[in-house]
Amino acid sequence: MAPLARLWSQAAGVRWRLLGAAVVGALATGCAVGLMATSAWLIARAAQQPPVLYLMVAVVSVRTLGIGRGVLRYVERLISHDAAFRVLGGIRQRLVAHLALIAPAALPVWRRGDLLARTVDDVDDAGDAFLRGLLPLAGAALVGAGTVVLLALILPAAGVALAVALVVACVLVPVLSARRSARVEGQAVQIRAGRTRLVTELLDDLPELTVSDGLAGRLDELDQIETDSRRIAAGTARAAGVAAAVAVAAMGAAVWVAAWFGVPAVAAADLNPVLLAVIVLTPLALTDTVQAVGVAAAALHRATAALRRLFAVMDTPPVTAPPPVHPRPLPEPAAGAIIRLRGVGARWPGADRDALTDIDLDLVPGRRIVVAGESGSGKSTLLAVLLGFLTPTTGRITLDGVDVAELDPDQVRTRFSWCDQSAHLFDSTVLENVRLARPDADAAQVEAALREAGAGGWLDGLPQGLDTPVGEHGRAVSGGERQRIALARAILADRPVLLADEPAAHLDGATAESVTARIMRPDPGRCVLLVSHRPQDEALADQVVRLAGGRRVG
Ligand SMILES: Nc1ncnc2c1ncn2[C@@H]1O[C@H](COP(=O)(O)OP(=O)(O)OP(=O)(O)O)[C@@H](O)[C@H]1O
Repeated sequence: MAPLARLWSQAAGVRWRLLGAAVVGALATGCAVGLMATSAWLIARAAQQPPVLYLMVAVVSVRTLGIGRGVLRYVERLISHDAAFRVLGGIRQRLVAHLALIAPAALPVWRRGDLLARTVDDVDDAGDAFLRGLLPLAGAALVGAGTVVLLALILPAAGVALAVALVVACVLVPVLSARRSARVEGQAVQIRAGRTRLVTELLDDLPELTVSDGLAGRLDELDQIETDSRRIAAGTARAAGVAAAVAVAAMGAAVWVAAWFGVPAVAAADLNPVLLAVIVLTPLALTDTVQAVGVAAAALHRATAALRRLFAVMDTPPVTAPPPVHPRPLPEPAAGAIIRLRGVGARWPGADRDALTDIDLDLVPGRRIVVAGESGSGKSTLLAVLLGFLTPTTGRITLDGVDVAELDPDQVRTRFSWCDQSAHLFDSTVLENVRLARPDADAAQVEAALREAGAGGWLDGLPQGLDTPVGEHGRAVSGGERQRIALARAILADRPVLLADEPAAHLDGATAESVTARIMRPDPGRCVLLVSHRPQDEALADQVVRLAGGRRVG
């Protein structure tokens, strides 16, 4: 489906608002035209010095139309922005929800800055399709047609002249420049996305780029983007200038033609001289409206380019099956969760072979399992499958006897806590970073979890204690402290199954030992599955699962 048609289909809930905004916008523009026509009549009639009472209706009309123009424009802005922001909110929500579905496999395809540009700038541009595109076009069409009819009723030649001028400025020029405008606006969207991507990467990787002497190259790249951006902006401004000039020239021509036919008509007593002022001056009131049509065409081209980029993300198939429409309730056994994998196979999208094949595994309360295997043997894929980030291609996973395919994946995930080798820390305090695992936990519970994770000494040395900021991406904490925060999260979450993916990978010997020992501490109510490259961890396990090439070999 064409991007704009698809946008319209997504605006189902606000179509009446948009139509209302179009009508109110047209009335506001109509007031401007009516104001010009009435003023022209008033000035011309007043020049004939009639009794003042003859002018009173026109005087009141001028006032009413003047006030009405402002009030109606304000109402139109309110309705149209409300409708557009509702549509944009919905698109952003669907976009982020879809990103969450495709994140485990597809996110590396798009750079972070590019996704930022899509989620922020492209969505805004999509909204301009309504605010600067379709609504001004609808207003111009309605008021233009109305004004042509008005002038044609007074003097047919003036109506025809205005109709021709409107077709030239509002149809012919945009159609002739459509191809170029689409190309330029598409380039503008790409350049802006490139700039956001580069600046995000620059800010993220500044220390590495500075040390590796890569900064100058990136700055040159940014410079080139700015040059391209200026070139595009100049081209867009030129096109807008030409469109504005054509609008003024077309309306000016309509004025001259009206005068050309109107003056002889007055001389021949076929036309009231007061109405001559009306047909000559009224087209001028349409100049702004006609100029807005040029801007609207460009806005629609830009919105189309932005929508293509948005739909490219939203059309990427997720790596997980859609959740069941009517999920079964989660079983609540008193003894803890029992998860069984039978013949499970999984393949990442785009891969030419399975990352897991025919895996049988039981996660039962109290069992501590170490998953070992060489790099690329499928250990992290096994965790991704368990967490519902990748749907198995074969086999079956059950949770307390129920196939997980029949359960809500978000509910299934409430059975797991997760301790990753590079846990993400948010730019907030230690307290909030740990509390992420259980938002209703109080400070005392967070502190207890941190102490249990072995971070008590570190915490005591922090002047601000739990309220210490960890910095962006946790830059203000060391690798060991980061892992202890991750472990504290898992402890605080207190879920029946703890999944840990090489939690000791970046730690020194002593810290690695203590973090791993806490994870593998016997607990009859909890199952632990630890992915590890460290042979000594196998001694702490009840069961060692060995993977090679995605298969169990032990
Ligand atoms: N997100 C992904 N998209 C596509 N392929 C992936 C993805 N993650 C892993 N793979 C592929 O799946 C296979 C198994 O990778 P996995 O990360 O599970 O191995 P691993 O045993 O955890 O390795 P390591 O010990 O190095 O972490 C590899 O061939 C890898 O390239």
